[in-house]
Amino acid sequence: MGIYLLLLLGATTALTDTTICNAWPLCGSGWTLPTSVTGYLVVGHRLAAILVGLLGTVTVIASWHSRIDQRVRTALAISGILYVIQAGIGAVVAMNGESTYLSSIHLLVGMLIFAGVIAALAWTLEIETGDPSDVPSTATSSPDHELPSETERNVTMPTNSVTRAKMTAFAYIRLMKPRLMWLLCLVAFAAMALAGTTGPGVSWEIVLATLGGGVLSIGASGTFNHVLERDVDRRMARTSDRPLATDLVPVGNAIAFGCLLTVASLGLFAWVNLLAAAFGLAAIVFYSIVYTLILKPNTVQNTVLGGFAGALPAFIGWVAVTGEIGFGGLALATVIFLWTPAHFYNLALAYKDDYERGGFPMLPVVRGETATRRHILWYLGATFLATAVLAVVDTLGATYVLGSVALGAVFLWAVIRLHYEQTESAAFRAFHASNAYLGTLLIAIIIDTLAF
Ligand code: HEM
Ligand SMILES: CC(C)=CCC/C(C)=C/CC/C(C)=C/COP(=O)(O)OP(=O)(O)O
Repeated sequence: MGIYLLLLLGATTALTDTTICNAWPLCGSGWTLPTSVTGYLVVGHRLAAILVGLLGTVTVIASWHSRIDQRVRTALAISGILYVIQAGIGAVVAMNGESTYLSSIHLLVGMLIFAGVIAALAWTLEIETGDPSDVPSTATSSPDHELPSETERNVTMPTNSVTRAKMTAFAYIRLMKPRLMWLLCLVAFAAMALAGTTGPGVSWEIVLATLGGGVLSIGASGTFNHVLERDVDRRMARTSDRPLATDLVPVGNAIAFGCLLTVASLGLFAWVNLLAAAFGLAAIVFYSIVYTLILKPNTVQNTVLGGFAGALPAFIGWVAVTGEIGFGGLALATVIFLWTPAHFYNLALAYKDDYERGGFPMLPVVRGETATRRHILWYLGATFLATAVLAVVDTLGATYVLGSVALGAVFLWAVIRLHYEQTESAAFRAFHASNAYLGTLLIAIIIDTLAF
């Protein structure tokens, strides 16, 4: 976490304004306190570099005196050597002022140091908690699993017409997968906020139309997902009470509802601009058809590739404001893409048996739980790196750094606990931590770009 903090502090300040505190160890003549928030971030970076350097030295020395695995020792030693080089580059940048070239090298070397430490952590955790007998099952479907008969699964409709109308309305709302909406809308909103700083700003009409289009398009693709998976949903405990699995909503009505939502969402996006509508259509087609029909039932990489669907709201938000793709939109989309496996593999662990019953080749089913926990940690590390690259965007500062590090620590802690506990509740905790981390990061982006 110390190195993650350094990466974020360095990227938010070094690449933007190194003239702000151009002396050592403090500012001005060398002993003057900073006069701005950015100045404090620069000085905080130097202080953190010293503390993390000391901690790192202790860690490297301890690793050489313990009976730890050779790979772990080597990874830590490489990170340690790079850290010394990194301190030299940092000192040159601090003394000589801004150099985009040196600052970029500084960020790159910082990312390599971080990768080395994450590798050491992942290997240590696997040695300590991995189960060599965790051999995945070979069957990816249970064709002989008894499906409930039509009479068994039918929901009894209440006779009272108001209660019946309420039940039907809730069923249609459920088809829209409302639980996914807040975070996906935050992604689009954060992308719009970032994009607003690059051009003429954002109007509230554009924001509302884009978020409205987003809610409706998630609803549309969620509805199509329910339609296409209604049979398999009946086999899984988690999904067997869904409105189409229980025949509460007729298939034809659900298809019509999905089409209506699609037209309404594309209409709103098209009002914003045609590129936003094109990305909106791509998101609906990708989630409903490419992910649900092709990737999810056929490949273990379904989650990784499915991340493209989640990344599209970042593009939609960005193009809604600028009309073209830009660095901020791409960087945010990369964060979401890499975060997605670290988010979903926790649920895949918790619902492993259910997914196996449904016949889905999810990672824990195909490669085992030990491999899945390893992938969660690797993707978490990759997400942290992507957020450091995003941090070079001018407007991101103190809120982004503090929010990412605080909730990043919670997420990492939950993932480490998951390695040791290996229970369903540990998997849910890590899943919720993933949402809290991304949600905080996105709110921090919005605060930093709109309030400062
Ligand atoms: C391959 C990609 C993804 C898969 C397979 C996946 C899977 C899931 C599943 C199965 C659930 C539980 C849903 C339920 O029970 O209704 C869930 C919940 C959720 N997902 Fe994902 N997800 C993915 C990507 C994303 C993305 C990109 C976001 C947002 C950026 C997201 C945000 C959420 C949220 C907010 C919840 C609800 C959490 C709660 O209710 O506490 N997911 N996800
Ligand atoms: C703008 C727009 C349309 C964006 C779409 C992006 C989107 C809805 C991302 C969520 C990704 C996803 C596959 C979630 C549910 O998984 P699942 O369907 O496998 O879950 P399930 O097992 O509960 O059906």
